[in-house]
Amino acid sequence: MNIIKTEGLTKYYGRSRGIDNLDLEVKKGDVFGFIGPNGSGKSTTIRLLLGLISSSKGKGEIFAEDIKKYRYENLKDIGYIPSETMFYKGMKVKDVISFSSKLYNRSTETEARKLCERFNLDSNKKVEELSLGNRKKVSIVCAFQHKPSLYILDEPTSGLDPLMQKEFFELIKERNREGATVFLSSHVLSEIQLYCNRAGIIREGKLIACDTVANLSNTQAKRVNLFGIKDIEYIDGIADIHRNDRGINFLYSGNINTLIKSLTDLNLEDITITEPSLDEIFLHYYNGGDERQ
Ligand SMILES: Nc1ncnc2c1ncn2[C@@H]1O[C@H](COP(=O)(O)OP(=O)(O)OP(=O)(O)O)[C@@H](O)[C@H]1O
Repeated sequence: MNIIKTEGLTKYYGRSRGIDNLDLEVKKGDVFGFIGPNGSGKSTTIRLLLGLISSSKGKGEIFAEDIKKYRYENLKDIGYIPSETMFYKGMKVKDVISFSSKLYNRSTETEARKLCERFNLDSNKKVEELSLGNRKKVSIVCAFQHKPSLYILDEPTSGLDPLMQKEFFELIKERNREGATVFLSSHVLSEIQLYCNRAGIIREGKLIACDTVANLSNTQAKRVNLFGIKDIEYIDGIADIHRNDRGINFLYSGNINTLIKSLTDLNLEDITITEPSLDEIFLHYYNGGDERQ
């Protein structure tokens, strides 16, 4: 069952491209990672899904309802963390949390208290006294206190220290085990690899790959390290060449026998052939590699 679905969803800000023809499906129970470079359209997609801005073309659904038609009822069952946190000045943390709880029509006090303790957030402080990370924690409490069935999180871990990031993902895992669906945007590839079951990669407003994280990581390319030489004759399938004091390394996606033949006359000190990291694979997509859906 789809919790989020978009078909040809497009947004132009005047002449400037936001997103272009985005087809996306997020199923119930997914922890879906949405990854892409700066300006690729992640926040635009999220704002469209939440009905905060309107699309130029195409359609989208959340909980099987048109994102242009639904209003406050659906939002009550969504926890949203915006990429930038802004609060009314002069309010205390506890006032912000209780103000946001009024949107949900649910009793959230106990859960909010637990979350503040868990993230070491002093609820008596004024919001303008808080550091960036602590402001992010306020957004986390606001988005999680009503235990919604869908979380839409725009770069939720930016500004959090590593311990708090870990705690945050523990919370995501718990809520996901309880049945919630999570859609989160991130720049951090390792987060996607560790915590998401599916991911979409967006570049210049277009979805260029969307699959399980396992499938996205699965590639024929290998990282070949040749020690003791400075150069190699180019053969088909060699890409992303790096040289250092010890030798040369590159990604290879051609026929392995062809590679071995081309190495026979070289005076190598050593050779290793390893799987490329997920970072390398994603960077390949970011930089204009093959598209696959
Ligand atoms: N209000 C706006 N007016 C005009 N252009 C906009 C507006 N908001 C976004 N854009 C443009 O839309 C494109 C996508 O921006 P968006 O903020 O969605 O990207 P993003 O992937 O979230 O980026 P980042 O990782 O830097 O937050 C960019 O080219 C941006 O300049």
